[in-house]
Amino acid sequence: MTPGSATPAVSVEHLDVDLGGAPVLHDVSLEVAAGELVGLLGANGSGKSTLLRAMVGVQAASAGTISLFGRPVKDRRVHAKVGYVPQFAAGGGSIPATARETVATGLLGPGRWFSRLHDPRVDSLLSDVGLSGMADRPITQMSGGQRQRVMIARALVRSPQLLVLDEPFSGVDVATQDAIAAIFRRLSQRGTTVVVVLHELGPLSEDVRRAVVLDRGRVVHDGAPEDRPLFDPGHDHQALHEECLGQEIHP
Ligand SMILES: Nc1ncnc2c1ncn2[C@@H]1O[C@H](COP(=O)(O)OP(=O)(O)OP(=O)(O)O)[C@@H](O)[C@H]1O
Repeated sequence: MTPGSATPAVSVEHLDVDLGGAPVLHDVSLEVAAGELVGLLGANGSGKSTLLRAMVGVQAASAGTISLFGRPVKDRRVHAKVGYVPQFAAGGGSIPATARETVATGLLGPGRWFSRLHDPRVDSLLSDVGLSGMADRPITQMSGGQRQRVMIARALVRSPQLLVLDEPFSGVDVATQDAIAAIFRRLSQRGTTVVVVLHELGPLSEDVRRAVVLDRGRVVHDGAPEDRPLFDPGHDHQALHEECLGQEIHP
């Protein structure tokens, strides 16, 4: 960074992550400016979720550094600025919390949770994600897509400066995808930084102007989405087809 330039929202430098004794991310460097909307793409297993988990501090790095808003990710002071929706957000597992209760936990202050239950932001966000009629339904009685929407509302309720989302549209119907994409768009236009793992740009295709593509734990593209490799350049598609179909492919 040049002196006097704005502090980036996310700064990942030479990040390595090993899992189960094997390298999963290797020498990943990435800077996201405050207010940017970045799509993170790549084949299954390329390391996208691992990178997001490291970015929000739930996955330890084996080497390298991660800073959010100029502070190390381990610094608890940055956590209040971050909203994170993990992949396949299960929304409380078997705990029979209602949608309203789950979203209100995003406003945690110790001991102040109950009083936040009727915070107007909770109802407003449940309405934004199309669940206003389900506020008092236990999330154990919701579909996967409905739970995903609850967890998106939970991540948004504290108005984070950085929103980190792992496949937020997974399991969500198309109409609701558009509604949620509109929320992300609005937040981005107001200066919220958004880093989102996507398989397809889908409802965000007009909004994502920077795509970072991972391939086997390395960044292989960082730029305009239309210039990204169409498929994993090192992937052996013929071998995969042969394995799946038990036959050779002849072009
Ligand atoms: N706990 C773990 N122990 C060992 N290896 C793991 C562990 N978690 C993930 N991996 C491996 O790390 C690699 C990257 O996984 P990751 O979930 O980050 O990929 P991804 O790009 O998010 O994939 P997908 O698109 O399928 O969600 C994969 O090869 C996966 O098998």
